[in-house]
Amino acid sequence: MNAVTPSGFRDVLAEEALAREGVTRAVQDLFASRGYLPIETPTLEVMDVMRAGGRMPASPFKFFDSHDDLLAMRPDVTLQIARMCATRLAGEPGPLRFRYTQRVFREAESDNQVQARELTQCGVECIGAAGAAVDAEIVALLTEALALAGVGRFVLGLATVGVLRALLERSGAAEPWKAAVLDAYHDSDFVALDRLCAAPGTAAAADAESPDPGCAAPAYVDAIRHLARIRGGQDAIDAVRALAAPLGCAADLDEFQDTYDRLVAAGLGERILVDFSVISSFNYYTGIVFEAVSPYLGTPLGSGGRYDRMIGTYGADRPAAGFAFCLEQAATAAAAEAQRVGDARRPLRIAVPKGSLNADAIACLAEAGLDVTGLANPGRALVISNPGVDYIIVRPSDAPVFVALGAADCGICGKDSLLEVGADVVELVDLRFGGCRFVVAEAAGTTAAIEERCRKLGSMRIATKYPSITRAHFARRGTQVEIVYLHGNIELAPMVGLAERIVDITATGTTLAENNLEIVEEVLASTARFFANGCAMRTDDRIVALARILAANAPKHTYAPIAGATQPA
Ligand SMILES: Nc1ncnc2c1ncn2[C@@H]1O[C@H](COP(=O)(O)OP(=O)(O)OP(=O)(O)O)[C@@H](O)[C@H]1O
Ligand SMILES: O=P(O)(O)OC[C@H]1O[C@H](OP(=O)(O)OP(=O)(O)O)[C@H](O)[C@@H]1O
Repeated sequence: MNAVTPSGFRDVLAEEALAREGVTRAVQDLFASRGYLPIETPTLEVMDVMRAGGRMPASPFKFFDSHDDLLAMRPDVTLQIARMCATRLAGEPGPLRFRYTQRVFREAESDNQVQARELTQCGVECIGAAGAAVDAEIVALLTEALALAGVGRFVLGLATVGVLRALLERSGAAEPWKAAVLDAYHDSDFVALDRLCAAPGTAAAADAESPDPGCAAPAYVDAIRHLARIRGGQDAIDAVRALAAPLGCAADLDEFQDTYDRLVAAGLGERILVDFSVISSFNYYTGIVFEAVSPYLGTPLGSGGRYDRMIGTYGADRPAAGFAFCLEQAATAAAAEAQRVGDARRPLRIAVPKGSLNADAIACLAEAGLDVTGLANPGRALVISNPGVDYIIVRPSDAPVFVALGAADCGICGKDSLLEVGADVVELVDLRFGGCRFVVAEAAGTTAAIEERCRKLGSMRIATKYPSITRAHFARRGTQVEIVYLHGNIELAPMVGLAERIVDITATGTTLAENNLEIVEEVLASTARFFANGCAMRTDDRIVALARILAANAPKHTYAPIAGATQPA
């Protein structure tokens, strides 16, 4: 027997447990001093009850009990408190203020999920009260709690979802387009947002494969696109007002301004970054949203917001707001900060792909004014350090992992690698080189035989180096496939009977032609992207500055797929 803990779970030894105990006590004492009462929620919930509250923060562990109920280990405490307030506490007059320190559990979502699967959340919820005073109380409490947890340097990204909701509602746009915009905000995919909002006739619109806005007024579409890039202090609020007020969509901003003023008056102005791309959080928020990030950590410390309609999914509506931060994340950030306090600003870490994207990536970075000395011929060196910048040389398919986990601040790779890895990064610029298509292909003249075989067996074998992209494509089509995962020379598979079809990249079409393969259908088109870690982007202004220059230069690179290609995803 191998006596180990399950992957993602661990024992906490005495030294660390003592430190955690101290932080937990200090934080809970703080919450108690502000009138928050302790509560505890069950480890397990009925899955349908959790689902009713909206998009879940992560994939929970699930199992059936002996009553055949599908149960979930809580991935989050907020949904449970909403359920509790709508049921057992429905008759209690508000406002109700609750605090907790509880473990939450999250199933790994991919092979690269190195995050712990058991985390400790410290949080508060204030139920039955709305308005700027409560919003400011909650945000200020998070900053005080993080300070008690030893985190000195952090940024609080702050926005309100009301402006985007109003713009979408009043735009008159078609529903699929509105859903795609929310997805783009949720996924922090600025490239998709630009495509969705591109003016007809522009290069970006010509690239668009996305839903049409229908008869949406251009001014709304333009405002929706710009909103995601607005960031700063009071100037950012002013910019949002200038954008939204003429369109009648600034109603939420008065309260947001009031909240911001209260936070500035409380001395928190330096900590706050008004940033409307923070709306990427779960879709149940209805007002203010915020996220705390450390410059020393690649994943957020904690987040929160106002969710006035969530309790209504379990009973009568009640306004509510709250936050949670992760004790383990705070401890990691505090430790990293302690080691680096006093450091001059560290070099910007950029993940640069080796292989076929390498030369164009280096050319883009040089064009943006970065010192790329030594990058083209690194020998066996994997990190090239030049003044102000460290280049981390990676395989293109690994670039999203390095950036998502904070080992690099930003990077370059193909859209295909971003889709395949599914990493949580902010996609900032379509660099317009590295154009290629993903296609389904088969040996020439075999269509009828393959379809007949598929009709008999109910599924077909597909060989590919890109299992996620392939699975998603055939799931959209409703076709059952068995995937044969290969590392290269995919074209061999139909030739030697390993699979009926392949999903692979084609650029010039030479490899397909030389091996007598024919394209059956298009899966997607891809170009190289510049992308960033979300925490790095909010704490290091060099990333947005670099993205601006890369975006300005990108049109110089012409996306030139072979004939018949549809446009990049
Ligand atoms: N004809 C092409 N064949 C393969 N990749 C292409 C082609 N044209 C553009 N690309 C882009 O280049 C990337 C792959 O680069 P490269 O071939 O250097 O790496 P790889 O060895 O296939 O990838 P990895 O080492 O990460 O598995 C693809 O993800 C795609 O975005
Ligand atoms: O349309 P073309 O211009 O002929 O390019 C397509 C080929 O390029 C890629 O292979 P790669 O050289 O990356 O090797 P791999 O088969 O090992 O992935 C891809 O997998 C195709 O085989």
